[in-house]
Amino acid sequence: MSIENLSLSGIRNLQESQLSLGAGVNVFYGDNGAGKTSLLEAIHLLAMARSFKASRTRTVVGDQSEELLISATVAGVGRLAVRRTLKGQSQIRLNGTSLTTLAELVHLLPLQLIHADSFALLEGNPGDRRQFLDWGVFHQFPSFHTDWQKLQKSLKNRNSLLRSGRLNRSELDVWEREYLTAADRIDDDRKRYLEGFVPCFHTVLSQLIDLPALRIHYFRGWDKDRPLTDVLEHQRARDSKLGYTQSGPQRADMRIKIGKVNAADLLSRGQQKLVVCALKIAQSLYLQTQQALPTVFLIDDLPSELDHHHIQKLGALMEGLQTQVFMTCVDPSPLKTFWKNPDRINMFHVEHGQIRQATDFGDQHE
Ligand SMILES: Nc1ncnc2c1ncn2[C@@H]1O[C@H](COP(=O)(O)OP(=O)(O)OP(=O)(O)O)[C@@H](O)[C@H]1O
Repeated sequence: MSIENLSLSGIRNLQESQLSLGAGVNVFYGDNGAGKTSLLEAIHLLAMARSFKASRTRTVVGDQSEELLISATVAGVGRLAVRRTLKGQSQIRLNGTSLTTLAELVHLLPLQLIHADSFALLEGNPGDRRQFLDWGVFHQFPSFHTDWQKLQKSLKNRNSLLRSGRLNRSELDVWEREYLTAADRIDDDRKRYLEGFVPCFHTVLSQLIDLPALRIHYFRGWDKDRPLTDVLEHQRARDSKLGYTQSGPQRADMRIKIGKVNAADLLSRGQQKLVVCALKIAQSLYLQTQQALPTVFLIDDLPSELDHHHIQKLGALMEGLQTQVFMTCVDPSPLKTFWKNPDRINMFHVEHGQIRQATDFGDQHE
């Protein structure tokens, strides 16, 4: 599965463009502020209907435009198009038919993003790690999304009953039963996913960096020795005071540690970047082996903070994935040896919002 051609208009500073993309690696290089990250944002919008950079997707709409339009032919999928107006209205179409749920879109084009904020996976809050974990679980188990929606609904209803102060026991029981069923299913899916994913991660990690003591510890979101039903019973009075449910899969975490210490507190920035890359590559590799689904990679400014030796190792790993990659950088020369097979590289020079195909690392094609 790869994006074969891409049409863009109304994206930040980017000029209207039609790009013919390679199934291997596509490198976008250029000066600061040229528009490289905006191009990755456009692909992210196409696959996820939201930006990874802007908290409000409407800021991605260019200053001079009323709306943005991104469309692409995706091999094995069809013609995908996303339209978004300044007022926030959006439309996603596959072969001319509107998609009604985001889950439908996300299933079509699995996407992994590696950029500056990806460090949050190691040093940030549990929500970032849950999001990472659930990406894999979502693609692996078709029922996960429905269970997650049931959990959210029952949690919302339980919380608002607890907050109201008028404890209607029979109504609470209904939502708690639904919450407990969804919670156990989600926990079960996450555990089953990690059983397969973790060995794959260690294999990938060992090919990138020598960190034999690094471990992933799964915390399910409540006491490992007590069923959630007991925990809810025990915490109900306190939950009621707080106005939210303290325990459950919405509090799960996937802690990454070396011995008893958080890996983020021990590792250098470059080492953290390599661990994050290993996590994301392993997740894609695992998806490919389990579901035969390739992942599209968006990598913003990979060469920064990585030495030549590790860039080469990363290249070898990504080459093994046989996946489509979009990379940005200011100076493309460190990527010269990224791929063993140079036929798989397409270079694009981005200058003042204009994207042009280039023939080589730095030689612009006129
Ligand atoms: N809504 C918008 N309309 C027009 N231009 C915008 C809009 N939002 C941001 N810009 C401008 O678009 C330019 C491109 O930003 P982008 O983040 O894509 O650059 P970049 O090439 O990735 O740079 P860097 O190497 O510094 O990360 C910036 O100059 C930014 O000020």
